[in-house]
Amino acid sequence: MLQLNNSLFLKLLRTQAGAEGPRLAAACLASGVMQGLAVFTVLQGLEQLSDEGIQFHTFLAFLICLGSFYFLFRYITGRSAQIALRGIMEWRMRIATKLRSISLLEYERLDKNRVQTALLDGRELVVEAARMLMATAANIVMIFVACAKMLTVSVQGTICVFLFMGVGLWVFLRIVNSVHAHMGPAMQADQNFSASLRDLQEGLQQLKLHKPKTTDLFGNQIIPGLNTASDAREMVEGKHALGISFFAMFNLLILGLILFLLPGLLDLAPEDTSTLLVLCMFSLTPLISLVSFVPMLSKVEFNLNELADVEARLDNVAERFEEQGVQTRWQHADPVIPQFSHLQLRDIRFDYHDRNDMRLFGISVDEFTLNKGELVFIGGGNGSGKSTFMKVLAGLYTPHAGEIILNDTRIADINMEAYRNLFTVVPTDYHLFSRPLGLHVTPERLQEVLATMRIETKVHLTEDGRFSTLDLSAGQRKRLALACALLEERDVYLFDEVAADFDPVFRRFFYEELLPDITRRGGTVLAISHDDRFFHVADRVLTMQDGFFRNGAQNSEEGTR
Ligand SMILES: Nc1ncnc2c1ncn2[C@@H]1O[C@H](COP(=O)(O)OP(=O)(O)OP(=O)(O)O)[C@@H](O)[C@H]1O
Repeated sequence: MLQLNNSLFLKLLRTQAGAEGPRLAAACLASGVMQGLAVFTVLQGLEQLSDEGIQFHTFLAFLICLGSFYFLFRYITGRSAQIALRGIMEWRMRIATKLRSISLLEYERLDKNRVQTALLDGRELVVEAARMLMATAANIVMIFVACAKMLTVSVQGTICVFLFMGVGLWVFLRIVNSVHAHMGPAMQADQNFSASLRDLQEGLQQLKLHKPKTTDLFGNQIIPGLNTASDAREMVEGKHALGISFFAMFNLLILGLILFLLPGLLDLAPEDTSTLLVLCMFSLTPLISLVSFVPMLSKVEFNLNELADVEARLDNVAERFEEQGVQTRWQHADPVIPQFSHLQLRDIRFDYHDRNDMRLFGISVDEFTLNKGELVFIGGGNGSGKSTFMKVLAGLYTPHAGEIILNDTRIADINMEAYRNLFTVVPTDYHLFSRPLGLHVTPERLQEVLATMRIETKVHLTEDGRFSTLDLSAGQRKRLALACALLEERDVYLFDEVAADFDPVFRRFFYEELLPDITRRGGTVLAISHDDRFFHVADRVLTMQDGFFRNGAQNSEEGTR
């Protein structure tokens, strides 16, 4: 059921309009009154037409009403649209800030499609609904003005018209409520269908190579999804059409009743009957805008409820040090990054849980130390917990037990941000931004590092500070990621299977020259790697198995540098 007192849309407009709200409401009222007065002057003109002819003052009054109505109507519809647009954009900005502030683990758990849809869809609808709301409100005022005039013509006739209209509205609102009840499932079905389409786009390469995959995706996901979405939408549209056609028919019916029934029933004079008819005609047309506005409001409420749900979910999982940034709707000051000397992990436990809180996998590290200038490799089978360990080490996952100690100081939630900024992490799914984000780097310095990565002929910095291209091979992308990582000039480098995409020549260069060079210049490197033929360059090699370090985290298995 559509409930206006809990309407997020109205709340959004009220909050955003602030002090301008009462002015808008007054202008809306005045606009409706002017519209009504314009109708009166038309009526007056009609009367004068059959007597002595149209008077100039009637014409002037008509023009004044018309002009006032035009300016007021333009103001309320234009401003309300701007206010709604600003409101929805600020809300999205707030959600984007909150999205940035949640922990990585919570981010990985989020339904990304839902977040994306909530953030991107429906903006135009909200703006259009704001415009429609103002137009509808002004129209309703005009209807009241017209009704007041009707009362002066015939009280009984007006009561009859009210009764007719009341019955029509009651039936119409019942239909609208059933439209609202079906709107949620219909939009949900649309979202499911969109998710299937995303599978199609993102997996197109695999689908092109494997017909059964395509058949399966279309046969069991896309086509059933489309059918469900279409069926649900057809039901909504069917109800909507029922509402609109009923109302359109009822309009005519009311006019018919006034013309054919009221004169005999109430002994109305012909001129009173025609006045009632004209007023009714002017009043019923605006009611149609109400007919199309109410289903639109249902859609808007659904969209805004999605936004509110996403925001509430993010609110529950914001990291503590981000709170200040969220409150200012933007960014708190950069943290002061400590000098790295050494760090320790003690009695660390970290577990993944499913939605029912069942433990899926976990790592357990009794003691781990990393010293400035060290080159440490971590090996181990797939799924043994290496990447998870790296994320815990970098402070991206908060351990459920144990402590992280940096330079003999325990890291708590509150200094976690400064701690994280010690690290440059190149994960397996490194995202390349379109420009070297957050790096104050000259084109010459970038070119130098690109040359070290041997991609200087492939990519360069354009005049507007962007990378000339990101259409690179997998290995080239990783080299560019590495270049960005080096330019960050952080104290500790964490590499997760960075070399997996490198050719043999660059791989040798990476292990035997680049990594030792980083440590020679005072950097510290911890690299996850399966390339055991290069393990001799490391100071220590640790092996993970089932979430533990085999032989402990302090005992090197193969490193011999
Ligand atoms: N976000 C997650 N939620 C739940 N379980 C996860 C999550 N990420 C990883 N896991 C599980 O944790 C285990 C260890 O994963 P991890 O990525 O740390 O392994 P890895 O040693 O880096 O493996 P690989 O060598 O294949 O990259 C795996 O069994 C994986 O299924």
